[in-house]
Amino acid sequence: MKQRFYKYEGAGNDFVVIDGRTGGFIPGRERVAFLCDRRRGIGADGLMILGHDPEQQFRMRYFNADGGESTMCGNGGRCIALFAEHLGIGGATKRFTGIDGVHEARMLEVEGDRGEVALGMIDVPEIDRHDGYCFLNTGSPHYVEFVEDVRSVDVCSRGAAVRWGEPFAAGGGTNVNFVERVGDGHIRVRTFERGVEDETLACGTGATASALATALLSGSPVRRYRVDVEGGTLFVAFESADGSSFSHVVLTGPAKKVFEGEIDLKI
Ligand SMILES: N[C@H](CCC[C@H](N)C(=O)O)C(=O)O
Repeated sequence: MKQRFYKYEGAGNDFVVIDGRTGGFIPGRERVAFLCDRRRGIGADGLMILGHDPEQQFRMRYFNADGGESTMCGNGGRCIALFAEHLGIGGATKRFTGIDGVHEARMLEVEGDRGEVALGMIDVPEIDRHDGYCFLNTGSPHYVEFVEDVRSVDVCSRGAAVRWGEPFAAGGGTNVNFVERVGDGHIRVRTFERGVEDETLACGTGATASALATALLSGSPVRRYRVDVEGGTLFVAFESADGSSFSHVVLTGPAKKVFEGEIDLKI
């Protein structure tokens, strides 16, 4: 069975994207893992399906590279909004349903295969502070640890140890972010992603979590963060009256269509 697919990336976080409106694509775990396999398949950190939605312009389903359906993907949300633009769905502002609720995406700039997209994220009413780290949910669960120099962190081994260790393993695991403060409103982040089981070049919900945790711990009045990640730069803006609960959270950054093609789905 031939399946048409599209490849998008947002700050280096990359995705196979399927137009699921015909309903013909069944996202079995083995099939999704094959499509995301960087040697035997197309290769990606995750896979997204754009589908019909009864109320919004479309629906987003997100699957990690291990084949499992997962929680919200911030870079994926920005990429699927550009995909919707390329399909002629909606206008400069798009509204879609994700697993964590309705999202609004503003197409700040679209030039051919590239775009700059601002994605509304869920509110974050609280951040759990622990000894040595913060834990919060920005649509996906995130552990955030502050370090002197992110470049010196062994992200893969330390990330895996946190992701599979207690207390997180019992609860389905977590994504793991190491954050270096560059300046007021400027951080550098490296992320080990659950379900990719590796460091990714960017993690949108992770960049968001890292900015909000920095705002909480620093007490800074800054409400827009520049987040430098391995794959580029993202921006996180938010409102907060008390510096500990957050609303109007917006993740902004680049999205790009890399290629499209057809693949023979034997499984
Ligand atoms: N791996 C994450 C989902 C994707 C998050 C990331 N790609 C993003 O941009 O937010 C999880 O299973 O919690």
